[in-house]
Amino acid sequence: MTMRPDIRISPDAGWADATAILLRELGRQAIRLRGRFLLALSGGSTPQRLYQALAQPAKSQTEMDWHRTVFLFGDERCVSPDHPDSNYGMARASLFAPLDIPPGHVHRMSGENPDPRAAADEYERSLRTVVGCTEPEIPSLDLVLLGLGEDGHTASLFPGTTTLLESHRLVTVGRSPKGIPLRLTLTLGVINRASVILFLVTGSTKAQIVRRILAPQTAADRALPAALVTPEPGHLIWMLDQAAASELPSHNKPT
Ligand SMILES: O=C(O)[C@H](O)[C@@H](O)[C@H](O)[C@H](O)COP(=O)(O)O
Repeated sequence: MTMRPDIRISPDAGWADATAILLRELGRQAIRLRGRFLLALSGGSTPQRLYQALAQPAKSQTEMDWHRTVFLFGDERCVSPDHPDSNYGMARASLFAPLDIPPGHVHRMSGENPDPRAAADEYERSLRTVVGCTEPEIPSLDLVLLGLGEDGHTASLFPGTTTLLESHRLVTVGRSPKGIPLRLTLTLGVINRASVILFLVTGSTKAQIVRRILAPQTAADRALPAALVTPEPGHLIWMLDQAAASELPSHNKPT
C-alpha cells in the first residue's frame, strides 16, 4: 500500500529556500546512513530555482558535504551539453560550477549521442556501475527530484506514451510533444525504487494539474505520468508554493 504523499506548501517567496533546507537534510541523512548521497536531478525552470538556492555560498559550505554527493539525472534532452536546452548544462551553470563539484561526481546522460537508444543503454550501464548493482536488481537512489508539466508529464515521461509501460529498462527514449522532441529518461521502475521522491512545483499555471494528480477525480487523472509515481517503500514529498497549491481541496492540504 503506497503511503499518502507528504504535501508541503511554502509561501511563494520562501519556496526555494525551504526546499533547499529539506534537500540538504535528506542528503545528510543519506551520507550518515550510506556514506554517500545518490541524487538524481530534474530539468526545468522550477528545479533550477532550487539549484540556485542550494548554491548560495553562505549556507552550502557548512550544511552539506557536496563532495559525498553523486549527481545523476532523471532525464535529458537529446542535445549537446552546451545546448541552451540541456538539463546538464543548466545544472552545471546553476549548481556544479558555483559549488565547484568535481566532474567525476557528475554522471550526465549523453544527449549528444545521435543514437538515443544507445545513449539510454549506456546510461543504464553507468547507473548500475555507480550504484553498484547488477541485473536484474533495480538501483535504489536516495533522492529523485521531479518537476511537473501542465500536461502531467514528469521527467520525460509524457502522457499516452509507451515509456509509461516500460517495465524492464531503467532508462529509455521519450518523445515530447513540445520543445526538443527526443529525450532520455529514467523509467518509472527505477524512479519508484528511490528512497525519497521530491516533486518541485510552483506557480498558478500548475494549480490545475496539481489538483488532478493529488486529488484525482477520473481514470484519466490517475493515468497521468506524475500520478504513476508511487514509490514503494520510499517516501513521496510534494514541495508546492501557495500558488501551485491554490486549487487543492482543503482535505488534501497539510493541517
Ligand atoms: O527536462 C525537463 O524539462 C524536465 O524533466 C521536465 O519534467 C520539467 O521538470 C517539467 O516540464 C517542469 O518544468 P518547469 O519547472 O520549467 O515548468
